[in-house]
Amino acid sequence: MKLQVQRVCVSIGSTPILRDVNLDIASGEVVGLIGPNGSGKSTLLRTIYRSVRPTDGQVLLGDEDVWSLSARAAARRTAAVLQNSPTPPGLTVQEVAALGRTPHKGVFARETAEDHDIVVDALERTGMLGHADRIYGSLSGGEKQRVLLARALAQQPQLLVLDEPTNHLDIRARFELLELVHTLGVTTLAVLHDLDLAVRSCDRLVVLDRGKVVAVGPVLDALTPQVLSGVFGVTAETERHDDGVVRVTYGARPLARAG
Ligand SMILES: Nc1ncnc2c1ncn2[C@@H]1O[C@H](COP(=O)(O)OP(=O)(O)OP(=O)(O)O)[C@@H](O)[C@H]1O
Repeated sequence: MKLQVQRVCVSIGSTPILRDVNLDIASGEVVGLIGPNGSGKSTLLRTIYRSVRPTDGQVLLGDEDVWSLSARAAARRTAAVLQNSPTPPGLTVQEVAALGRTPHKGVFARETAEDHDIVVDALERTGMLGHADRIYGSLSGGEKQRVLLARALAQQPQLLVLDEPTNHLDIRARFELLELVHTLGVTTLAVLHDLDLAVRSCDRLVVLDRGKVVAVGPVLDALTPQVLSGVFGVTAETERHDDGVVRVTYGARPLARAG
């Protein structure tokens, strides 16, 4: 399902955090959201998964304004995988993944055979089925991250919102996770700090700087040397190599900070 962010502004007190953000994501597209610390990436995601209401503008999923939906209707459509997502203590991996079914059936409804199959499939796809009976709290950071993705898959969302989903993952697991996301065919917006991963794994990139979109497009168009120096303060180039993979090559040291 397509996502349209239209002229979204967020201010906290008198401080503008997002300024007139516009963004279109086509159905099934995987778009990376990148930008320096504090540029507003998480805040933009929050306006999409209904945690921070825009001061102005709107967020449309399909033709519906997500802020006009009930919280439950919105949860049936959008799944978010966040840093430090709170989970009830003492649950097993399978029970955490099964929480993804809640928006479809209510908190006290029994799990159907179909729900069970969906949860098992989600755990299998994320490589966590073998840990189904483990206590979630006992897992490593990377394993927890996979279970949170399994919970999101079990939600069968139309939009997937990921905030630094690869933070705890080793290098191979990072690529595998983004590959998995691609196979889902679900419209996805992912905050990524790892630019190498972003250029290899995303259909398009959106670059935020101080609350504004400063570049958007296919990775080589969005992440130019000018953007890399102006926004991230590094000398770097992006190039598609003979093997078809886009890589970022960094200069020896960061540029001096402006101001
Ligand atoms: N509740 C809040 N109160 C005050 N300021 C806030 C609040 N939430 C966010 N901010 C500020 O808004 C700006 C954008 O924050 P946000 O978390 O969206 O940035 P980010 O790009 O996700 O950063 P990072 O890469 O460091 O995670 C930051 O300066 C942050 O301090």
